[in-house]
Amino acid sequence: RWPLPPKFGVETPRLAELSDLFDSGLDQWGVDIFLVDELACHKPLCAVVYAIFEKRDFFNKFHIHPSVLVNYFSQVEQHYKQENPYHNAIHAADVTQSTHVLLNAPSIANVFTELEILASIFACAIHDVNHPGVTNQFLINTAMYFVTYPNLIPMNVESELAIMYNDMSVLENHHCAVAFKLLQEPSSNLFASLDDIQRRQLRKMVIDMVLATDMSKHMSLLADLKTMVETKKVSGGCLLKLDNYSEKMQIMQNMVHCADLSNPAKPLPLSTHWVTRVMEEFFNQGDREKALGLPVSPMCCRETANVEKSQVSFIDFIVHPLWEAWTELVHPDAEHILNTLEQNRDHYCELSAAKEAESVKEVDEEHLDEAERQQSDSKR
Ligand SMILES: COc1ccccc1COc1cc(C2=NN(C3CCCCCC3)C(=O)C2(C)C)ccc1OC
Ligand SMILES: [Zn+2]
Repeated sequence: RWPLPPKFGVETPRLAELSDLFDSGLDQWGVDIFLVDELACHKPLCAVVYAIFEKRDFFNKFHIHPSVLVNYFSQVEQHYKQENPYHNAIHAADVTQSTHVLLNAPSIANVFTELEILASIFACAIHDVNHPGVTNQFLINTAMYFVTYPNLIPMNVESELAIMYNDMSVLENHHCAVAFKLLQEPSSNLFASLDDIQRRQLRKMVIDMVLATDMSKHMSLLADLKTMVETKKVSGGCLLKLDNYSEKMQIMQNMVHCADLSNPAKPLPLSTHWVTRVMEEFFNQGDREKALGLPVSPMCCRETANVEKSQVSFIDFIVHPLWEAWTELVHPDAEHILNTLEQNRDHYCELSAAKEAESVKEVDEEHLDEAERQQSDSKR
């Protein structure tokens, strides 16, 4: 009934290069998602989702017309703020493609139903939609701000978000609500051909996965994953006979969370590019906190932040423990990812030590100059 949309849903003069990049890289860990962004004329999310749906034959399996997919994900892509250095559509495309690769691990083949795979890919694509480029903590801190300073016009509609969601997973609730709101457009009804049960199941799975990307849930999510890995080891290691929804959802939540925290586990040039972007976004937040007279979050201060140290602690305390557990769960399919993470960690550590040595050298030189000045003074 509808005309076919352009391939991958994007009008680009570089379609052949984009197509080749997907042929060789869509299933690869470490595809250059920034090149995808360039070749897809800055619609990386549409392009990646279209390519994955085609590769997984979702258009036929779920009777989705390509133009409905393009209508919906063009809307979603437009609702990602491209002025965000980090939380933009490239990040969404990155997490979606990363999860697509994780789902291909042989050790979890046949664990998930097609509907669960569809829900996981969809959840990644929309997981940060309309992100305002500030943390939950910032939104919570500013929620009461305009109560105390009523004459200060609310600089941003975002402060309404914490009011709306009562400080509970504010961003993550917002991402879900925006994504499902956009589904109500008649031309974007992606799941029209699913039956009622499937639509309800998909909605619940997507909400459960997106709400689990809230970093404040990280420790409990990881603890549950470790417990599951332990029991799996006990049950003779045969893969994941997941007999109930909650166990299966735990795996899906951790898989999406791993993809969301996969920047340090990607080839170094990609990893350092993401670090530059996330620092920029945190520093922008620090600038706004300073302007509002709010306490500046430690890693958001341009003057004092130590990029390499932040990265090493982020890896040591958050990213490595998570990927260690995931690697054990899907052993041996993620070994190369964990190795890349450990190599990158050592790289940032060396950078940090070199920076430390450099600053110590500068201090010594200053002391030396001072001593020489005093010496020459005392001679006169
Ligand atoms: C605490 O680490 C950092 C501090 C300042 C600059 C960089 C880092 C490390 O590098 C990254 C960090 C994140 C994130 N960190 N966090 C939170 C922030 C709040 C405090 C502690 C919990 C972690 C996030 O929610 C996301 C996932 C956006 C994402 C990509 C990163 O590198 C590519
Ligand atoms: Zn994210």
